[in-house]
Amino acid sequence: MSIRIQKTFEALFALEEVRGLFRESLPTGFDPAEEAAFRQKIAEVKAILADLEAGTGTPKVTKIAGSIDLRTREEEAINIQPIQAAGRLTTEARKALISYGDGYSTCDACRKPFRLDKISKPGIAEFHADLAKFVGMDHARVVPGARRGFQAVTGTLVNKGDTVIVSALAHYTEFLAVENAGGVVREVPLNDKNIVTGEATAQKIEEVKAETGKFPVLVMIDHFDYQFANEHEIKEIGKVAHQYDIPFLYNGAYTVGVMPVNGKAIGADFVVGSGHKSMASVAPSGVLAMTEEWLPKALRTTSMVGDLTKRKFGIKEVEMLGCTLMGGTLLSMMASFPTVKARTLKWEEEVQRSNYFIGRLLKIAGSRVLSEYPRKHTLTKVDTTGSFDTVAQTHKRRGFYLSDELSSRGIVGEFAGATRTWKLNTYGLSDKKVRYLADAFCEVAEKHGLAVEK
Ligand SMILES: Cc1ncc(COP(=O)(O)O)c(C=O)c1O
Repeated sequence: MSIRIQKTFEALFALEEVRGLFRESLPTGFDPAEEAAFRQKIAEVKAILADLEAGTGTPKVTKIAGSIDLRTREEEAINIQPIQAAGRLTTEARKALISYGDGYSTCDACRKPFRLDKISKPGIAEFHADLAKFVGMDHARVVPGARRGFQAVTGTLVNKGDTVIVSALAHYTEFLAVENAGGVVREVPLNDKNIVTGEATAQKIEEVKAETGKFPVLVMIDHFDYQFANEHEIKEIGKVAHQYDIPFLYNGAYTVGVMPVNGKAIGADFVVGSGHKSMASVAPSGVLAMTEEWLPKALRTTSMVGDLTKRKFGIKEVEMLGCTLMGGTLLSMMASFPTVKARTLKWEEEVQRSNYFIGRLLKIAGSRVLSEYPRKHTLTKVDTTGSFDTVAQTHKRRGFYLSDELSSRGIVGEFAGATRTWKLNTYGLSDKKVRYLADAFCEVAEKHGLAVEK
């Protein structure tokens, strides 16, 4: 690599580190030690740029970086957007993206047997093995989003007219995966606490058998759902599925990458996770993992032979359509993986911060939490009809006054204009930022005449 290109990359990487430090600091401000690190990084970037610009005919890095439409939302603000929180890239992933952003870059060193999960440079094969271990399963494949994991499983197990059990809070992509395979969904109803239980799942299975004469072919349930982020009885459901000898798909879109997940201990046949939702990875990315038993079926290799040419593609896996994530998406997953693995061990702290924030929000008279409480997750659905919405009723900006107030305090990501029921996520915020967030909500409440219990 020429010195110039190498320097350009160095500068871009250093800039990413600066952005990373920036993300940590705003809007609550730097601690002195952080500030020193920040200034040092800036000096490094400047030195590299000066070096580059001193060279003849060197493209200015500032110009290259400047031509990218930088999205500053998460650099400059606390972002409480409900579904982006754990998908935000690490600095390492951002650097990987710069390096591997071009097309098939993962495939530079693809050698026989010509399949993504066999590539050893960069260490994609090893990453697959690590991923399987990470979720307590035997085999893993990367997929373009959790939805493609569902699709691979339904493509394997569901025939026309077959029934699949999902929850009454299932994500739409689960419905589509079943429909795509020609099946039909049957939803397990929620109990009075908005929880899917093992017992209700067993009842639904019996109901399907009584009505159709056939047992469902798959039970697919979310550990935490996307509407309330309530925790469902995943172990009991896994047990029930096995009692009926029905394979169980554990949807970990909101768990894999943020909390420890052990698929086998849960009794899952398949574990699905979402890279862009919970693994600090570029979209679309995700993981499908399975037990040894399912390998020959779900990851069956092609037997197709060209009728004219007699061509065969032997090792390519049908449900994966051969290979899946072939560039920056995969490398971003890999680059974030060490951080992701480590952060799952700190899940309890995340939950504590979530509870701290919701506890403070509930001190604003008229506010309610619609998710189970105390929280077991950082994503929460709240109801502020009795608090912030009472102000919106007469405010000239209606519900947007709350967004205005929040954004002026460096907080973004709430559903703009919504003051009744809405969702937020505190994942990844430091103690300091969560305190700042809670103070900001209380301050806005008091400013608009709402009572706040001290
Ligand atoms: C519970 C749940 N499952 C699955 C998905 C789909 O995930 P992906 O976007 O990775 O396909 C989502 C997306 O929002 C979700 O909330």
